Amino acid sequence: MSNHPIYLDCHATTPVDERVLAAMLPYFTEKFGNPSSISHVYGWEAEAAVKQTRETLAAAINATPEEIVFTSGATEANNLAIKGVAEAYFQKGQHIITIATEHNAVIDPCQYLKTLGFDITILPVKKDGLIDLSQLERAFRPETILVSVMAANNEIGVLQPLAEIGAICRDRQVLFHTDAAQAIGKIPLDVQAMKIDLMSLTAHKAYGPKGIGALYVRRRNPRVQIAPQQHGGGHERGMRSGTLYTPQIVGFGQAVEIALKEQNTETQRLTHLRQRLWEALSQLEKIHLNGHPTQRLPGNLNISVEGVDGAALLLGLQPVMAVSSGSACSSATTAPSHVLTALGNSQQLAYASVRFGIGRFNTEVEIDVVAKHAIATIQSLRKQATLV
Ligand SMILES: Cc1ncc(COP(=O)(O)O)c(C=O)c1O
Ligand code: FES
Repeated sequence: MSNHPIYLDCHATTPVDERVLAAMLPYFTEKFGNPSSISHVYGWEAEAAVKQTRETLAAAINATPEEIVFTSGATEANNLAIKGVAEAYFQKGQHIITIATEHNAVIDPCQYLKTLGFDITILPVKKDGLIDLSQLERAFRPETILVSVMAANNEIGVLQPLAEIGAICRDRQVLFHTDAAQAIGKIPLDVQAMKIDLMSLTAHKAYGPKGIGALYVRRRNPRVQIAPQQHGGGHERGMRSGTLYTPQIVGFGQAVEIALKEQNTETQRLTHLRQRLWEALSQLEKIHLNGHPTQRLPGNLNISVEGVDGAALLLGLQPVMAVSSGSACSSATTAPSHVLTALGNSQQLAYASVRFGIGRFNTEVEIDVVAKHAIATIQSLRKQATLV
């Protein structure tokens, strides 16, 4: 790893914590049973491990274990929540509200529903990336069945006011779904206090393995109905068929347990590193911070740089740091980030942006190396631009 650039792309994914890996390993080999097998100890062992993670996740968000449905990640959880609610409630209404800065795993299922005749309202956000609550209030219609607003943005880290949104939705008896892929383990989440009815989770942004996630589905006050999107053996109380992936589930539970235990200290440490990086970079002129300055994930810094070409900037940074511009899925596309343009950035500023995702294993020394190299790269690109 030593010749690899410094990893600062923790919104794309994170390494599996060694403690998580250690917990997972026995479930590949000696404890390999199918958690659905009820007639022998192999099955019981696996089932006990799955139960343990269900309890950990439920406790983490103040839910009950029966309200946790395991999925392959947050993409599947979002699809199950949005399409599942649309199908179950379409006779009640066919209108869904979401916001412009959502991940494609929310926007695309909504766009798909549009082709089936659903009406989708995509609310703009304010310049700081936050939802405008009065605009949300005005968007409701008698036929609105679902509001989907993410907990933490994957590009600019902005934290939406979940409790306020939840209260507005509950007043109108409209279901509230939140994509908490980037939030679990990093900020406090409470489905009761925040009046959340459905919540998508994933393990791999919080030092757990890839390919495992969950959907919280409220069972009481109100009891939420979702139509399954994958049919088969009737696992997960019929909501998501398919043999449970025990090792990944064990890793998910362990990752969330560690994250919760270390949340306070990690928040302080990452906020400090983020501030250190921003203080260094903002000594340069014409550098803009994207997203709300404080209402954001502790490890997130997203900047736009005037007077440089976006591709040249990333190329210049690459040897020293692994960062990205926009989300990992769209890093292969040439379009500017829909999140950054939703904040009112020009195309140039949306292109010439860098997302720093600082995580558990980054050090102050690394941040200083990164700041120094980023400053030198920007200065050199600006100098070249004035020469041509
Ligand atoms: C906000 C958000 N939602 C959903 C996803 C997709 O999660 P998964 O990779 O678990 O499918 C991501 C990951 O990139 C994300 O950042
Ligand atoms: S799934 Fe989020 S960036 Fe790819």
